[in-house]
Formats: sequence, structure tokens, C-alpha cells
Amino acid sequence: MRISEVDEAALLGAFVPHLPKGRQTLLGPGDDCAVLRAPDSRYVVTTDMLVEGSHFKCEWSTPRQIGARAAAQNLADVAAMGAFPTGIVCSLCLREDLQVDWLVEFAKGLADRCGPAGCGVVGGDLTRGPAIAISITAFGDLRGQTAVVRSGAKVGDQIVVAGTLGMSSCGLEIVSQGASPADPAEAESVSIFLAPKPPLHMGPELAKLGAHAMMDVSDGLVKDARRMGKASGVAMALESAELEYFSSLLPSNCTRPLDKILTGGEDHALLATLPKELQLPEGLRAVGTVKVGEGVYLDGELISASGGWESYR
Ligand SMILES: Nc1ncnc2c1ncn2[C@@H]1O[C@H](COP(=O)(O)OP(=O)(O)O)[C@@H](O)[C@H]1O
Ligand SMILES: Cc1ncc(C[n+]2csc(CCOP(=O)(O)OP(=O)(O)O)c2C)c(N)n1
Ligand SMILES: [Mg+2]
Repeated sequence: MRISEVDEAALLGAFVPHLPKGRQTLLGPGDDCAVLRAPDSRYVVTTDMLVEGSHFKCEWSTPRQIGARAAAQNLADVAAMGAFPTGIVCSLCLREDLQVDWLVEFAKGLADRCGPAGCGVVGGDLTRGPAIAISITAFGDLRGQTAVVRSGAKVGDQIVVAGTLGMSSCGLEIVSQGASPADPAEAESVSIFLAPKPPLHMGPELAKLGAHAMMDVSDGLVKDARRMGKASGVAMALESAELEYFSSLLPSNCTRPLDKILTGGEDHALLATLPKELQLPEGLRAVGTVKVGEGVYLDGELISASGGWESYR
């Protein structure tokens, strides 16, 4: 049945039962506001939008993948502060021709990423319009840790990454060509593009390790490292030899792999800097060193191009 054939109460009746409750939810969907516990007394909050055609296409993604992507990109921002996601609210502008089932599958996608993180989907809003737009606001708890900001990188720090780089961009390339994935690496890159799996648990882990700065990589390593460097008043020196691990994960016929690792966005890896003497645990890769100066360097050469996704270009 189309969403235009049912009233809002019936739509919510189909949607809400699929949403995860979350460990910190005191009152979920159904009232004027939700009530969330904030055990730490502070909370982090972030918001991100996805628009049909700009961030996803219904020809490429299942509704469940769109839900997972929408949740993942918001939860990655929470993790990038060193926090644990506690709840999200999700506002949806839906086309009238969508099926009620689309909404149910979208809810399952939100649950795919929020559920395992212990994060509730505690409210939202529904409206109709000419294209799908999704706006999510996410809240997180710092559990006593200091929030890890992007401005704290110190000269001498090692620059580290948790998660993948370039996989989403390879997936976008495959999907844009209308091709089906030919091997497991291609399938994984398409899956990461359509429904990213950020290493959410590594955010608080990095905070505990004493990360000086952290952010998630949404627009590309170079562009986001440039933002971190600028905020911290330092230069970010990347080493291509250290990036080889990320190349090894990419599909074998992915074009310009180093470019994708440097400038491809949307894997939602975590980029952080750590004290130089620290031994890196499983799940973290060193990619370079924080230096005196400004800008981003690769093997000692300044990268002058923006080096990433531009939403307004
Ligand atoms: N419309 C807005 N009003 C206020 N702050 C905004 C707005 N858009 C972006 N910002 C802020 O600017 C910063 C950079 O935004 P953005 O590039 O979207 O971050 P991210 O890549 O982490 O999602 C964030 O702190 C964000 O909250
Ligand atoms: C249909 C489609 N085309 C292209 C892309 C690639 N893409 C869109 S936005 C983006 C970068 C991140 O988007 P933005 O809205 O700037 O996210 P933010 O930095 O706010 O987290 C990329 C790589 C996509 N996801 N979907
Ligand atoms: Mg944003």
C-alpha cells in the first residue's frame, strides 16, 4: 500500500514497532518529546541530512540500506567525539508514491546500526514532499571522558585511522557504472557505500587511549585532515607507504586507488592523533605524523588541491 493511502497514525503504527528502544531511553516515540537519560550530565549532539539524489538513489539502495546509511553517518559523528550514542530523532520527508513497506524497511535499517550500539530511535517527524529527505539528530554520552575535539592535534603525534578508506568511493564507482559486484572485495565496497559500517566502538576507545584530536572522515582523508590541521594549527604529514594497507582492501580493478583513499568520502572512518610513543592496538593504523606548519603533505609534498568531496561544487 502507498503511504498516501494511509493516515499518519497508521504509518507510525507500521514504523515505530521496528525502532530500537536503546539503553538510555526513559520515554520513546509517542509524546511531545522523548526522555533520554544523560548519565554523564553532559551530552553530545549532532545533526546530518541526507537528500535523495545527493546522498543516495532509490535505484541503487534498498530502503533498509538508506536507513542504515542515515543512522551510520550520524552515529559516526557521535563516536568521533569519543561518545557512546544514546538516542536519535529522525525526521522524514517522503514521496507520496512510496510504499508503507518502504518505511518499515527504512526503520529496520535504522535499527541495524542503532540497535547494536545500544542507541534508541526515540522520535521524529513525518511529512510529504517531492523527494525523500532525511534529517537525523543524534545524542551521545561521554561516560566521564573528555570530549575529543578536532583542534587538539599536537606536533609529534601519530596520525591514526580506524575503519576503511576509499571503499565507499570504489562502491560508488561500481554502482554508478550500473555494474554488479564481480568479487567479494567489490561486494564489500558496494555494501560500504550503500550502508557504511563505521567503527563506532573505536571512538570511546580512542578517547580512552588519550587521543588529542578526532573526527570522522566524511568528505575524504585529505580534506578532513586539512580541517583537523587547520583547527589545531599544525601540518598533517601523511605517508603513502602507511596507506598501502587500505589499498590492499580495495577491489583489484578499482581505478586510481590512492586517489580514492586520499579523497573518497563516506567510509566514515575515524581520524585521530595519538601521542607518538603509544603502541597501537588492533583496529588502528598509523597513516602519518603531525608536524609544525600548516596544510596536508603526502611523502613530504604539500597537497594543494582541496582533496575531497565538495557539496556545493
Ligand atoms: N546550518 C548550520 N547551523 C549551525 N552550524 C552548522 C550548520 N551547518 C554546519 N554547521 C556546523 O559546522 C561544522 C561543520 O559541519 P559539517 O561539515 O557538516 O560537519 P560534519 O562533516 O562533521 O558533518 C559542524 O560543527 C556543524 O555543526
Ligand atoms: C547519489 C550519490 N552521489 C554521490 C554520492 C557521494 N557523496 C555525496 S555527499 C558526500 C560527502 C559527504 O556529504 P556531506 O553532506 O558533506 O556530509 P557531512 O560532511 O556533512 O557529514 C559524498 C562522497 C552519494 N553518496 N550519493
Ligand atoms: Mg554535516
